[in-house]
Parts: sequence; C-alpha cells; structure tokens
Amino acid sequence: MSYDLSQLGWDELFASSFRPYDRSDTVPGRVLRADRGVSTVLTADGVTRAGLGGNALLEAARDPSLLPCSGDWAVLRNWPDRRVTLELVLPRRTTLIRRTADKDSSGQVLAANMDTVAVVEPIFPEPNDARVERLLALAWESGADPVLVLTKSDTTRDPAAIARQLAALAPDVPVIPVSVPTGAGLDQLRELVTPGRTLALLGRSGAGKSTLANALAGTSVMPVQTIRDADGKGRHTTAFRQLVTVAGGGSVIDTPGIRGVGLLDTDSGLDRAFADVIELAGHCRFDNCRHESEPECAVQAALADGSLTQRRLASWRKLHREVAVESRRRSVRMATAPRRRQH
Ligand SMILES: Nc1nc2c(ncn2[C@@H]2O[C@H](COP(=O)(O)OP(=O)(O)OP(=O)(O)O)[C@@H](O)[C@H]2O)c(=O)[nH]1
Ligand SMILES: [Zn+2]
Repeated sequence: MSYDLSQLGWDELFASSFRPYDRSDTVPGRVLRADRGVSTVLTADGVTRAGLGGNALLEAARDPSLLPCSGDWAVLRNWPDRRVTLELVLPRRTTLIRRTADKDSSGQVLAANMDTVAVVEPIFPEPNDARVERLLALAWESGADPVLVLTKSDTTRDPAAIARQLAALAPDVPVIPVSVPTGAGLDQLRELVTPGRTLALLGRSGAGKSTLANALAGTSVMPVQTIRDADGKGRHTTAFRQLVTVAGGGSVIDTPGIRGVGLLDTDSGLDRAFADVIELAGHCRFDNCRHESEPECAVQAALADGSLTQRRLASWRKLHREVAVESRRRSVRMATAPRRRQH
C-alpha cells in the first residue's frame, strides 16, 4: 500500500522540518493515535505501530506536552530487527491543549496540526452557554479556526433559532447545526475536510463527536456508544480515539469526551472568544476601566441597553480569573523548578 501523505496535509513546510532527519532508515508519518508509549502512525507505506525512541523519551521527560498525540507529524525510524520507533515530533502548527488536574503538568495536548477546531455541543439536552464559551476560548487558543457545531439538530423543531442564540456567544465563529440521521449540515462540515485539511472535534462526552467523525469518514471506524441515558448525557464508553482519514482526502481528529477543560495561562484565546466584550472595553473612557462603576464605561452601557448580558460578562470575568491564577502558578513553578532539580 502506498499512501499519499499530502492528502493528510503533508506539505513543503513539514517536509523542510523533516529534512534534517531524513536518512535511509527514517520516514515521516502522521500519528493516528497515541497510547502510553505506543503510537499508531500512518506513513506512505501504510499504518505502523511505533514505540517511543530514546530521543522522544528525552524530549518528553523535559516537557510532557512533547509526547506524541493525534495529528502530530513525526520522524519514524526503522530498525534492522524490524522494530519501529518514533524519534521526534515535528514542530506543531496548531495545538489543542488543556490544563490538567495535575498541577505540575504542562498541559495535555488533545490534538495537533488541525486547520479547524469544531466545538461540538448537543442541541439536546439544552446547550450549555458557559461550556461553549470555555471550549471556544480553547479552540481559538489552538491557533486553528473555530467553528461551533450543534449536534442532534433532529431533536428540536427549530435548530436555526438555537443557532442564532448561540451565535451571540461565538463572535466571528460559524455556527453549524447538524444531524447525522437526517444529514442536515454535513455538507458544510465536509468542506472542512477536503484533501490536506484536518478537523478536530472538541466537546463533552456524549456530544456526538464519534457519530460525526464516522459520518464524515464515510465508514464506521470508531465504536460509538449505543446506550443513551434518560437524561441524554450518555456514558463514556469509547476509549478508541484517533485521527481518521476521510474518503477522498482530509482527516478528522476525535478527541476524548472531556468533563472539564481548564484553560492554560494565556489569554489570547479568551480575547478572541470574547471579542465583543474586548471591543466594548476598548470604548471605555479609561484604559484601565474595571467596568464596575467608572464613568463612561462602554461595558456597563451595553449591559444597560441589553446588548451584553450579565451572564456573559460574568463568564468572561470567571475565565479571566482562572487564567490569571494559572499564570501565577506557572510563574511560581518556573521560579522553583531549577532549585528542585538540584536536590
Ligand atoms: N438523534 C440524534 N442522536 C445522535 C446524533 N449524533 C449522535 N447521536 C447520539 O448521541 C449519543 C452520543 O454520541 P457519540 O457520538 O458516542 O458521542 P461522543 O461525543 O463521541 O461521546 P464520547 O465518546 O463519550 O466522547 C449516541 O447515542 C448517538 O447515537 C444525531 O445527529 N441525532
Ligand atoms: Zn469599562
């Protein structure tokens, strides 16, 4: 089998970062899934399983976020005994990364090198505004283009009305209601997985990510949970997660259904996700306006005329606080890390 890697997004830029490692016993490949220590990788010769090589282990010890993840392009090395090792993760162009509970961790990379991140939120049960805002901040932060996908649109009479409501929480983000059983909205998503393009799906467990990935891929390559709880929450039953190739080119990365996502310590994603609030704040009389009781505060004015909701402002403040706390934690970590290493 010979696979054309350009269908998966391999281009001149990735090729040039591979070149220094290009030897007779190395090949590039894209990570379909990464389990502890073993990655499933698609190369021009087909799918192969690779353990972590010495170099990759060293890199990961230095920075765990450099462990391979779905979507990574990597350097594989073929050994004379037919073993294959993953030696290096090539620099990522975009990275979907969340803060983990482990406070020493540099964050968990959920997916890499996607062009688009779909925040996947079900229409049934009711979409959760705060979750959508948080996931959109994470999606913006990744460097890829976000879209908001509202799944299970067949479960409500007027999905367009719900899409309009949610559009207010998603400035500059296309909102696409979809249904897998009826096929509604799927064509719009297919445009995001044309040859060379990668779409990552991000959303809570039961949101309908695997169902969507399967529908886009064209064949059922991932087991989908069949049990739907009475509350519509579903159960986390799928452990088999990966990047799937779409017939005709392109790929979809299905990320694990996540309960909570912590934001890391940068706020550029947050600023994009709350572009409406940032825009308003730019019109306040004082540069350092706290939007509380200052005179000529554009944010307070928007609250008064109803163009901004108290809920959204509170949500923005909450996420900002979270990022600030994480930022302080991180600087403390950085200050103490070298000392710790000496012991
Ligand atoms: N009616 C309807 N049900 C859907 C649709 N898409 C998904 N579902 C159902 O929603 C449930 C959850 O779908 P999954 O695709 O497993 O959700 P997931 O986001 O992958 O969940 P995790 O694997 O836990 O992360 C399943 O019972 C699906 O059959 C849809 O468009 N319409
Ligand atoms: Zn203000």
